Amino acid sequence: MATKQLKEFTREEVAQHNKPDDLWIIIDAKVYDVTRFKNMHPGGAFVFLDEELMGQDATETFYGLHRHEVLEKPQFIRLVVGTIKDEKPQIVGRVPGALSKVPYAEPTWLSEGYHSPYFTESHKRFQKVVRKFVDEVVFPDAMAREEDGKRPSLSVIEKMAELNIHAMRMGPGKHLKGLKLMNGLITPEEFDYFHELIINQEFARHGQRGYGDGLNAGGIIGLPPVMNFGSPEIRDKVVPEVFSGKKFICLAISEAFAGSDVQGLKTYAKKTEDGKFWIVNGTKKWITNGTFCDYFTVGCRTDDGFTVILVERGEGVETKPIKTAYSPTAGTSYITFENVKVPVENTLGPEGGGIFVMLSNFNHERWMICCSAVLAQRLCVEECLKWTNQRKAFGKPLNSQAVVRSKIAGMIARLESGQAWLENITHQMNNMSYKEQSKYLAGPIGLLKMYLTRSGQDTARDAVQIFGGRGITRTGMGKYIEHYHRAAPFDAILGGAEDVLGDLGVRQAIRNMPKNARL
Ligand code: HEM
Repeated sequence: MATKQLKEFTREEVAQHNKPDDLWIIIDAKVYDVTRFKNMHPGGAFVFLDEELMGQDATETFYGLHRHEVLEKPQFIRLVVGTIKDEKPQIVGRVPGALSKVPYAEPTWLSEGYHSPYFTESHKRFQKVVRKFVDEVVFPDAMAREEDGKRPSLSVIEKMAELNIHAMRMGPGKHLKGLKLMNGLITPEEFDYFHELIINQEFARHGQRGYGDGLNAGGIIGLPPVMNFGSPEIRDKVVPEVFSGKKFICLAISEAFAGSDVQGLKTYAKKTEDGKFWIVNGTKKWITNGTFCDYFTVGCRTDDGFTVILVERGEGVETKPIKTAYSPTAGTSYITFENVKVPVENTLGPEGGGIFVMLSNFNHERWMICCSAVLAQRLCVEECLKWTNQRKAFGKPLNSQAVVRSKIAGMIARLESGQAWLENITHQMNNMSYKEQSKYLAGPIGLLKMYLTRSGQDTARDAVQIFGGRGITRTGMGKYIEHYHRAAPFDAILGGAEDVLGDLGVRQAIRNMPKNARL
């Protein structure tokens, strides 16, 4: 498409257009004719009818009230009639794939002048491609779906499948064997937990927590029991279906009656007399992706105790949406199973051994939540640094107030300590067998998650104070902060409640106390 050749004006020429029926303003060296637009302006026409604004430079005023993305919308680009002679626009919007230059907006390993003991050239190459994919494919869909409340578009799921991102989100392992990862950018053998950390963090950069969960979060926790405990027949059918984005799976454990207290669960699976089928009856609540899943990895009480069974959507399975604080894009559901007949071959792991099946994936799930929880804090810091720099109060930028700087100092310290601990744990994961990870990392991962969700909620609260009314408004300047403040408690609940996880970490430490330790 040919770009419109823009005329050049001097500031004096623009100043002639200073009347309500001939009204121009300058924003970042671009000249806008707002004569007709002022009557449609969401902030009202009145704001334009200011002697100090008509025909003048409104850059500072504009950025105190709007996000830059407003000017990137086609209906507003059309208002541009020219540029200022010998001046160039300075403000850049979101460039797909680019790194932010705002301090602390990127982890140190991606920041100019810093070093990392963990990340290699392979990780750097990988990060670039994932960021571009998220910016170009995921970000626009996240914004649109948060707006209309629909599940993530299948076109995004399919594009992720083409690059084998669904498979990579299950972590390194033999399930990657033979797959072409990111169009062959890295080999399955090369893929490690730092690559996965990159996916988890880059995929959280759109800041839409509900959409993030809608994008197969159910699969990440629902598929591992199939991969690790399903019969070869079940595995060979279900795993490729989910990796290719053709089918969806979720984990269905919690109920209105009980969550972590599996003894209190009521969903019951009873074998038919011939022993060939389970008959499943019961309900499940808060099941992420449940509204659109084809398969459900269900925790059931059985005669032998607690058993995990793979249930396929069909007769007797009903799902309905639950309205949560984040958004319907996550597909959070209430599920009823009524006399659902399931072949016994769908049992995942030993009968009565369901606890072990469930526990086996907890560390990975919690670590994954840690990755995105840190990133969410990082976005928050970037938003606060930008806002306090461009917004003026009492004639000075907000960041000239010590109380504001003190809040940001706390945010940065919490964020960077969280990222550093996360990278350390990720390094341990890369160097430990699965068994060692369970032994040495369950406690630290629990403590890290507790730390990140507590500090995340502190950061969300401080950010709302910094943004004021905008921090509690769903559109405009504070929209990411409003969303984060609303969604931060999810991380503190999903995958294990904050206090329970902190306690787990300390109990593990107590268990490992040397017998002869004394003050
Ligand atoms: C080309 C120029 C402008 C465009 C395209 C524009 C567009 C918009 C839009 C889309 C909104 C809705 C809120 C949002 O999405 O952020 C808005 C709100 C607003 N605008 Fe503008 N605007 C322009 C210039 C200005 C100027 C120069 C002023 C100030 C004198 C102004 C004052 C406001 C105010 C006070 C609001 C309400 C903000 C709020 O609710 O927090 N606008 N504008």
